[in-house]
Amino acid sequence: MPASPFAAPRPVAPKRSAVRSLLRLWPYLRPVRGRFLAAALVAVVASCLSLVIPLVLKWMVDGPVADRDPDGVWWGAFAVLGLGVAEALLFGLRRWLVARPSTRVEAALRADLYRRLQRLPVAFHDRWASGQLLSRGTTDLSLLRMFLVFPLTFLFVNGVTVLAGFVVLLAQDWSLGLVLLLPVVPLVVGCSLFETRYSKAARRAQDQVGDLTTLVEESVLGIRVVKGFGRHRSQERAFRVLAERLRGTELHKARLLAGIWAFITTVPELAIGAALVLGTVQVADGTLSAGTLVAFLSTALALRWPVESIGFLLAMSQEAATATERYFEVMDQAEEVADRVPAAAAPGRGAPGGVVFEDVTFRYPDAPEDSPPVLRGVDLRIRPGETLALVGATGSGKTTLTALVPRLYELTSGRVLLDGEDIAEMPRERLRSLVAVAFEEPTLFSASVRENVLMGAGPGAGDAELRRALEVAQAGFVADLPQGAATEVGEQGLSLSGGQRQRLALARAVVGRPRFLVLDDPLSALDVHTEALVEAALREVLRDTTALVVAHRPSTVLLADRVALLSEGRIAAVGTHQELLRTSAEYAWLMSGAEDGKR
Ligand SMILES: Nc1ncnc2c1ncn2[C@@H]1O[C@H](COP(=O)(O)OP(=O)(O)OP(=O)(O)O)[C@@H](O)[C@H]1O
Repeated sequence: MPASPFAAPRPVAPKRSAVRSLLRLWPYLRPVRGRFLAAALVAVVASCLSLVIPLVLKWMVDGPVADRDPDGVWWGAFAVLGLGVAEALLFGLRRWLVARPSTRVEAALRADLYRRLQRLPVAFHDRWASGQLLSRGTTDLSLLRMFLVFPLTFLFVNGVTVLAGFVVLLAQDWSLGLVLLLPVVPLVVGCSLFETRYSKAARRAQDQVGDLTTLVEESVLGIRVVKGFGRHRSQERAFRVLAERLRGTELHKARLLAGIWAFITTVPELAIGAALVLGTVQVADGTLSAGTLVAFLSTALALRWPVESIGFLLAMSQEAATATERYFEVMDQAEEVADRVPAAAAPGRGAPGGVVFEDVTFRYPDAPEDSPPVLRGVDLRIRPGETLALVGATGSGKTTLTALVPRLYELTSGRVLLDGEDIAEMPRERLRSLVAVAFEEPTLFSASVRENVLMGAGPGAGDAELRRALEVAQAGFVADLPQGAATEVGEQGLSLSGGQRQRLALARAVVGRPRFLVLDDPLSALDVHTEALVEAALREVLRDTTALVVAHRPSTVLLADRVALLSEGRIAAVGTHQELLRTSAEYAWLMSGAEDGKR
């Protein structure tokens, strides 16, 4: 189970600059770079057109207006209108150009994240809170798309526009131009201070969204427990605490943004004011034409938006950089250990068949270094075609041992052999086609009964296999469902009882007639009569397969040919049920407890 959101581990990423973080998106941008470049060029042209308007104004003021020529004024007005329309159309074209590639990049990032999540080891999922993963796949990727649509283009476009604007300003009057250049130094310093502080706040906010998502998800999934124990108030309180914390961070971000916005707006305004006073004095002295002053000030005003927008473009870029960091924290996690190339000698030649655990030691990857291993020196053999029941006190390591067979976790040391082949040297796909599992907690997906069950079979399986599997699991209730086996079940579908879900999970495990079957207490939710019926049918299946069955009660143990007693991570005894009852006090105690406690 993932840790609670309050204890969710915060992966510590090496601190990169925003640019370096964002550069990691390049492999995704490469295929669509042409479109983004075209969009940026279109936007540069559109933005620079706005700088031509002041020059037309200058021509109008110094020409037709001074000469009192109405025709000339009309031509000027038409030119300004034409430039405005062209600018608007070009910005529209830019938006159209980036729509497809930005959604394509987002979709590719999301698909890769999902693929990676499927391939990451179970140990990773044990460690990470699901809300943190969900928020990376949703909120963070939306932030990245927004970045591709706006800041990516406009930081470049506005930069070029400001540069071009300053060339125009300096060309018109270099002394006034220099006055407007004065704020550059404080602006650069202010922006860099803002970036550092905003990046920390952005990271905090995005992590807090993840925590909040985890809490909501756990409350929804665990709604019965929440209601059953009357915990809705404490859950609400926990939610309010997290929501308030997030709100605080968002307010902090808003304050930072407001500060930089005010700074970025005020400083250039002061410079424009100073230039206006200086320019007016020059016009009065006759050293500057009125048209030049009008053009100068219109250009300066046209540059206001490209400069002012830098604040929020930087903020969005910072959020995108944080989202990229969070995205790659998951993508950088090592996938399951690669399948080893088998040793030159044919694996397992001469080795005994069935399932063999050879000196298996296992410690969970996230367990503290000095903690004792969960399994220690386990030596166990299940003969071909045999069913072995695994019995042990709670927490003795039964589920852990069963999880090692389909390689849900990698062994710390030792070997597990299936019909003589080391599972570490088997391609996982083949291993998992040989081994079928049913866990105590039966998970059904949002799909029909048929799809849920046939998930456990090969591609050619059909109705005959489905019928047989449902029969083995005594899942006759399926026929009474509204659409029979086509009825949707799982989270989005019809609610089934615990026992019904367990029987469908069992049907899924047996439908593919696996060579090896691993069942973790598969009948725990069934009533005594249904259990007896399932066991009778299951015996037929077990005859043709090698099986490891975790058992808590004698009735399940009786399905097995032999029993292994697991005690504190070690195999303490192996024998038939009767033998162990006679020779092992612990076993006798466990079985009597099971009898008393469960029946
Ligand atoms: N993902 C995990 N990370 C770290 N430790 C774990 C993890 N899962 C289980 N453990 C620890 O491993 C030990 C054995 O757990 P396991 O679930 O295998 O016991 P079990 O015998 O199946 O118990 P039960 O009969 O209650 O199902 C326990 O001490 C448990 O706390």
